[in-house]
Amino acid sequence: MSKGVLLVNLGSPDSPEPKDVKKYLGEFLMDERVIDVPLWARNLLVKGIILNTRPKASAAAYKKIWWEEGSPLIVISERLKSKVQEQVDFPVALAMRYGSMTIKKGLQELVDKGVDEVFLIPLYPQFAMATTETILVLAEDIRKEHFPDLKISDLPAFYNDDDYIEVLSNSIKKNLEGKNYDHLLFSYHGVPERHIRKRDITKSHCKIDGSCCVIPSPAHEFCYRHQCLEVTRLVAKKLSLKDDTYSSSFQSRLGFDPWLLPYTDRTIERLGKEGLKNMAIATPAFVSDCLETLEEIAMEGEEIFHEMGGKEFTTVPCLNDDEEWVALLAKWIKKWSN
Ligand SMILES: C=CC1=C(C)c2cc3[nH]c(cc4nc(cc5[nH]c(cc1n2)c(C)c5CCC(=O)O)C(CCC(=O)O)=C4C)c(C)c3C=C
Ligand SMILES: [Fe+2]
Ligand SMILES: [Fe+2]
Repeated sequence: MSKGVLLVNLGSPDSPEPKDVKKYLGEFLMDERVIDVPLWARNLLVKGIILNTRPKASAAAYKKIWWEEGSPLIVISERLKSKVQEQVDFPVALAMRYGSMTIKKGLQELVDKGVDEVFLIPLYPQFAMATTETILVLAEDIRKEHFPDLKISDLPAFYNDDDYIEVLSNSIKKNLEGKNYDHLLFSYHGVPERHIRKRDITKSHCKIDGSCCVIPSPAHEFCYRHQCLEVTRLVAKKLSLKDDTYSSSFQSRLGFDPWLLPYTDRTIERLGKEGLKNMAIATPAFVSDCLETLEEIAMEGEEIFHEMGGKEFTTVPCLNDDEEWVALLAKWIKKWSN
């Protein structure tokens, strides 16, 4: 068997122009695991409302963070891929769940190099049906249709892996050295509460208010909320953070459904109102900096904090192409290949 690796991230529009953003959002939001309502309702909501209102504002936000080389998320993922490739002997390819760098092209690239056994790595520490699950389902559909002889195995969510927690903690520590902050906020991408209930394999564990997330349960294998809160708990333990100096929140909500609480923007506002002067913020649901970290957190979040009287607002970069993170991915790949 000839082995290869496929790293898969979310994706970005081809450019920060409204027409490309519209195309990208259309594909993204029509995914039944992202907006999980019946097709007629998704068509109405996405094609009838969101795609007529959001692309202009989203494009303006993308323009603020776009790099000369392209979308930060794509450029960073490409750097990561190149560095991982330097550390392993078999081909490494990169694909995105949405946009032009499709999973089909990524698999084709590996197959063209003679690969018949793929290790697929969704670049998300926590499981969510809107991220990991949609990648795995699509990859399997593509495999069946186009590459029936290909064997694909995948890396499960690694949110509580000791090495991952160590790499993440080291990165947070390194990036906060010499910075002035009295509170560290761990902000995770939000999901509608309904997504969590839907993936409760016990059908009875999830209480949504969070009380369930600290009670051991098989449901946690697919509970995004539990997995986020675990990352916070484990990093806080590793960094010996005192109880009242850190918290977790959820960002980037869309639409009118209830999403996971507490919301990041309201949390920043509250912390500022309560008199906090200096805060730091880490975003461990993302392994690469992107629109949601560079614009929503580093720009909008900082603005909210300053409006509330806050002073220093320090954002911790995502793991991106950090050497320890690259080495850890290479370690997992080597373990799989043996
Ligand atoms: C119902 C909508 C959405 C769900 C559910 C959702 C889950 C989810 N998303 C990420 C990671 C990223 N999302 C990003 C952008 C983004 N996300 C949504 C909507 C949902 N996400 C939208 C509409 C957008 C586009 C931007 C906008 O218009 O505001 C990105 C950034 C992409 C980039 O190009 O930089 C990431 C990354 C996770 C991890 C997640 C669930 C756990
Ligand atoms: Fe998102
Ligand atoms: Fe829970």
